[in-house]
Amino acid sequence: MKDAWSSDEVRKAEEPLIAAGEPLMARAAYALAQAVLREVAAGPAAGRAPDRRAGRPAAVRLGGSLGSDGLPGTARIRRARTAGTRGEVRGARALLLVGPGNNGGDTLFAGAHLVRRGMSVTAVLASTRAHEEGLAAFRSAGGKVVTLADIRVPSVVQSALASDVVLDGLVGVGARGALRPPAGGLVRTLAEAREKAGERWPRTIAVDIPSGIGVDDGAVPGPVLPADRTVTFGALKPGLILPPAAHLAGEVELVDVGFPTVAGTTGWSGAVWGVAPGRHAMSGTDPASGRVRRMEPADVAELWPVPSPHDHKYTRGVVGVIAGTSTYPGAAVLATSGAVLAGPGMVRYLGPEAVGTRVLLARPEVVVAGGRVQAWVLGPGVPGVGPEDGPDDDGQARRIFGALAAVTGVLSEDVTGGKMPAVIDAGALTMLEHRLPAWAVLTPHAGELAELLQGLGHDVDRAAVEAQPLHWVRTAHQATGATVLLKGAITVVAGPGDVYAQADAPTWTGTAGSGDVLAGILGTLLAGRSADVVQDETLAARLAAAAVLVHGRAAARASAGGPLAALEIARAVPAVVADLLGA
Ligand SMILES: NC(=O)C1=CN([C@@H]2O[C@H](COP(=O)(O)OP(=O)(O)OC[C@H]3O[C@@H](n4cnc5c(N)ncnc54)[C@H](OP(=O)(O)O)[C@@H]3O)[C@@H](O)[C@H]2O)[C@@H](O)CC1
Ligand SMILES: [K+]
Repeated sequence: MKDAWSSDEVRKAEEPLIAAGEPLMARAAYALAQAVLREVAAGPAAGRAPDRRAGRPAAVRLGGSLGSDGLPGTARIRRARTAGTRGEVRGARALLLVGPGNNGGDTLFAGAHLVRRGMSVTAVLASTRAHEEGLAAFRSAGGKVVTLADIRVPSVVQSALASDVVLDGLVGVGARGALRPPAGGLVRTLAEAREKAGERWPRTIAVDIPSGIGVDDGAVPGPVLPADRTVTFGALKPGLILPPAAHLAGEVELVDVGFPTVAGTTGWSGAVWGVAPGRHAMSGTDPASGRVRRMEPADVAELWPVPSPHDHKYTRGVVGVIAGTSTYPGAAVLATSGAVLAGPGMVRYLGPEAVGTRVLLARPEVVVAGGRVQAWVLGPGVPGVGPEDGPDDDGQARRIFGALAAVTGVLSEDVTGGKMPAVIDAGALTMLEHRLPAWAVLTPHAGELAELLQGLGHDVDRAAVEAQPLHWVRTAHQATGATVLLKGAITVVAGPGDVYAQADAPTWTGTAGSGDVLAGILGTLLAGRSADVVQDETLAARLAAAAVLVHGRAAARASAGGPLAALEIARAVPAVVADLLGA
């Protein structure tokens, strides 16, 4: 599990360390300087964001734990020095954008290291204040200092274009809201210049976070200079893994500066969770902490319902799928395929006969008949219900209303049973009449979430959801009671427990039918863990994040760097699950 700590949590973690005299800033600055040296040594030929070129999401990687000498990631850095000196560091130029706080302090101390390694380094102070010791260290190392007030923004653009690397040290976790002037204007102009310059723009490294992103919510309230790499200290921050801000961070490198990671060692209530290798990560957080998590393969392997020798098809979980109409039969094939290939005991399909026949042609394992199920998949390929009569739905809405009654516990004469988990997708999202339990998982994309929220009285459109996904996913969870999974290049899941932000899929995954397959995979997970899901109301979100990870990895396998068709995602699921379980 990768955990991103809110700015409050970071503060609480650093306070006792600073009080104990731990040299956090020295560690941060040293690691930052090493990252810059590696970047410069690799040279421009290293290219930009290779992960994104291949359609893959940018990586978050760990920068290594403290070495025996107390410096971060020393062994790895030594390797990089001896192995990766394709370019020349001596004489290379760095431009530092320096704000008034400790983020600027990190940047100035790192600048001093760079000067001592023979680089020509200029610091632009964007504020009338600057970190005093950092500034003194930078000056005494021989760095050049200018103030924004003196040289003005166009000169900064020229300096940037003449540099090999730009460090964005304007603000870090102490910032609130959009960047204010003059830093805001500077960053806006630099971001425009970067856009225009394309490959001529120097490598940009963000210090702790790209300045101007919402540290805790991943929003982008104003101008931000997109980074090729973010070197972040102590812990990931939510804005580095949440959309849309995460797309501005480039590759994220986490540097261990010595944060405690074992329960009880920091004196704040609740446990502390680690992210650095060798410091074990545990599960579960206090939802009020603002922490956001990213599930990894080992976490999914722990959750996956693997059959025991005593299991049979009914104990392993039966998924009931109500999807597709004669106009949209494909969704039924895709959702049932996703469900079957994720490994349930059985999949039942309910729908018009003609669609059932097509489902059977694609997946003869499916039982096209009613009966007991342990989880529902409701709505893929079914039109929504609105004030006017919609297109003919072949009775699917009626079937979905019946299943929803079982999920919400509002039972009718012909629907009986206990608590029932469900995936509620597409058209079924328009059929919600009652407050839902957490084991109902809504799976909208941004447009569908906006419509759902409008129906609940919120003034929001698709663009607003895309601008603040975390906020709106949380709002939808609170308003409906359900666990909410917002599909996107980075998928956000919120329920009664932790929030998850998953970036597992190549960009090719946004294709028709891909969401139907996801609904099927999640249906199988909910059916396989049906009894647990209705006991532990935080489990649905974890299973939803797990389904997103498996779906994303299956898409990556199906894509192999190129386009993909949704059914191929389903076909890749068994091999992905085998890999996860065997790892
Ligand atoms: N965690 C760790 O392990 C370590 C953390 N460390 C580092 O400390 C950083 C946090 O430092 P920090 O607390 O000094 O705050 P920081 O982010 O520099 O900015 C505060 C200044 O910005 C200003 N400002 C605020 N909002 C603004 C806006 N919208 N637009 C413009 N300006 C705005 C605000 O001004 P004011 O509101 O006071 O006028 C204030 O002066 C952290 O990110 C990391 O880099 C390392 O050194 C050690 C290891
Ligand atoms: K920054």
